[in-house]
Formats: sequence, C-alpha cells, structure tokens
Amino acid sequence: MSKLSLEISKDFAFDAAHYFEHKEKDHPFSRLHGHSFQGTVTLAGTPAQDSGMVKDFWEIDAELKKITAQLDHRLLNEVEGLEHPSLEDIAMWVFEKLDPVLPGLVSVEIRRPSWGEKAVVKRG
Ligand SMILES: Nc1nc2c(c(=O)[nH]1)N=C([C@H](O)[C@H](O)COP(=O)(O)OP(=O)(O)OP(=O)(O)O)CN2
Ligand SMILES: [Zn+2]
Repeated sequence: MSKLSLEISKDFAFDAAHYFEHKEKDHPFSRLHGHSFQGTVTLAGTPAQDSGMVKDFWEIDAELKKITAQLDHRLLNEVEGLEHPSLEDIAMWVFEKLDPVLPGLVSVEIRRPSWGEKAVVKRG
C-alpha cells in the first residue's frame, strides 16, 4: 500500500467588528462595520494506538474557545497584534496563537462565507 497521510479539521466561528485605516476617510471599509467570520484549523498526524485519534476534537475545541474568546464581539483593531485586521492577518494571528498548543497544526483558514472570501495560512 502507498504511504498515507492523515489530516483532521475542526471549524470555529466568531462575530467581530473592524475597520481599515489605510482606506480613505469616506470609504465603506474605513468605517466601523462587522462580519460573521468562520474558520477551520487542520492538524496532521498519526492516530494514537490507544485512542485511534490524532487529537481529540474536544481538546482542539478547548483551545479554539480560548482563541475565539479573544475575538468574538470585539473590535479587532484593538486586539494586540491585529491592528490591521484583514482575513490574512487574522489567519496569521490565529496560527501563531495555536501553533504552541496544537502539535501537528498545518493550517488555519479564516472565511467570510457570504462572498466566498478566505485566507489560508499553511506551515512551510
Ligand atoms: N484581501 C482582503 N481584501 C479585503 C478584506 C480582507 O480581509 N482581505 N476585507 C475587506 C473588508 O473587510 C470588507 O468589509 C469586506 O467587504 P465585502 O467583501 O463587501 O463583504 P461584506 O461587507 O458584504 O461582508 P459580509 O461577510 O457579507 O458581512 C475588503 N477587502
Ligand atoms: Zn470588513
């Protein structure tokens, strides 16, 4: 059999406000507005012999709750490290927060699903 690789993913969501300072004063994106954001984290690994799991989704969820608590119903521009809260910067920020606590983390995706917009940060 050819060598197989295994990834597991878990979704999360938060609602938050933001604005973009780099836009001209009357541009809609420079005004305070909000979005419903969705995300997905993906881990790669080998299932443990005793559990059959790469990582218990319950444990992943516990880490995601700590992250979304820092973002949900907040003004993202006020979150340390998110002064320019684009999808790209949010994805990078989430990846950097999760990387030390979720071994095997390979990617973080942040989406605004209504228009199919997303940013994906991958290791490497
Ligand atoms: N490369 C990027 N481009 C833009 C980003 C971004 O994060 N990365 N963000 C924006 C703004 O957030 C803008 O508010 C997005 O607006 P729009 O696409 O029109 O989406 P809605 O306001 O309709 O959002 P809903 O998800 O429907 O609430 C612009 N560009
Ligand atoms: Zn926006």
